[in-house]
Amino acid sequence: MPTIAYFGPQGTFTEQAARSLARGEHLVPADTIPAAMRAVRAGAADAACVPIENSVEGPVAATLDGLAEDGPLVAVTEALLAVHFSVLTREDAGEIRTVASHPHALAQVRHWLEANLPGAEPVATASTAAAAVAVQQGQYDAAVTAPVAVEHYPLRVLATGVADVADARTRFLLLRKPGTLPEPSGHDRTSVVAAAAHSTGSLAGLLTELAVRGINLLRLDARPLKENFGYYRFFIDFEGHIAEPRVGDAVAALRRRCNNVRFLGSHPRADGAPSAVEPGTGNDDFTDAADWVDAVRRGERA
Ligand SMILES: O=C(O)C(=O)C[C@]1(C(=O)O)C=C[C@@H](O)C=C1
Repeated sequence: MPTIAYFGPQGTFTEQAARSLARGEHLVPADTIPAAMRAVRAGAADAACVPIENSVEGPVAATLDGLAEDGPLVAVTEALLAVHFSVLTREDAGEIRTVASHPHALAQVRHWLEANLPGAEPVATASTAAAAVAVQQGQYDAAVTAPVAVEHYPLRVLATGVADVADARTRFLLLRKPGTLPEPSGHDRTSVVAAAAHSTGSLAGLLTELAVRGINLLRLDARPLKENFGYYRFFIDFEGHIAEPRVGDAVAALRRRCNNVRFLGSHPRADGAPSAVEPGTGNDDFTDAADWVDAVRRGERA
């Protein structure tokens, strides 16, 4: 049976996202984001579900690094989840001195913790559900978890609906080895990563290739190259699908400027927002212009 490896253990937000994206696949938890990606690269799973960005805390570094390093993986779909947390303790919990969770989760409830558990020390764990496991085992006093965690771990619910930012969301990707791409939907996201040259205007040059084709930028993140201090790779998301002439033309231009560009996927956006198209930059405009050049080359038009 086809399987999806998700960033677990059971009861993470990522499991919720994987459930919403699964089409009958068997879901298998992985302890870390790199482990979920490794499972796909090694052929132990058909797809991996991982978080990519949160509206409060920003990009998920482990996912970005995993997409740029090792064998290529391509996003085929995405999910957007509203993120509000539950705070769980043991039935016999006394004073709460430690509160454990994923660093992204702790960052999203900082004010709530200051107001409601002021003396408690925040402790980072591998995921929100890993924090619930650690509380169950007596390592920490409370865990900040996804609401579903309490269904997996018999803990007492101290609070629900906890979120410093009411409308916080996390976006998740379903990753596969490169293969058939999803069909264009009219509301797609295309993602690439490129290590722009350390020279004047190189990043501006990449972004200009999108701008001159009227392609709207959706996200720009930088991650250090690690081996070289001060050098970065850039994750660039933009509207449209690589199957579209306008987007294919832009991706080819990025490749011309930067031969280490890696394609990370073209797939429908979870928010369903249609791509904006500036006058003169529609797919028909690109096709008409290319047809005209062909005709000029054949000597049929001028
Ligand atoms: O630990 C989890 O439950 C996750 O799915 C990870 C994660 C994240 O990486 O941002 C997902 C959503 C929340 O923002 C907090 C943690």
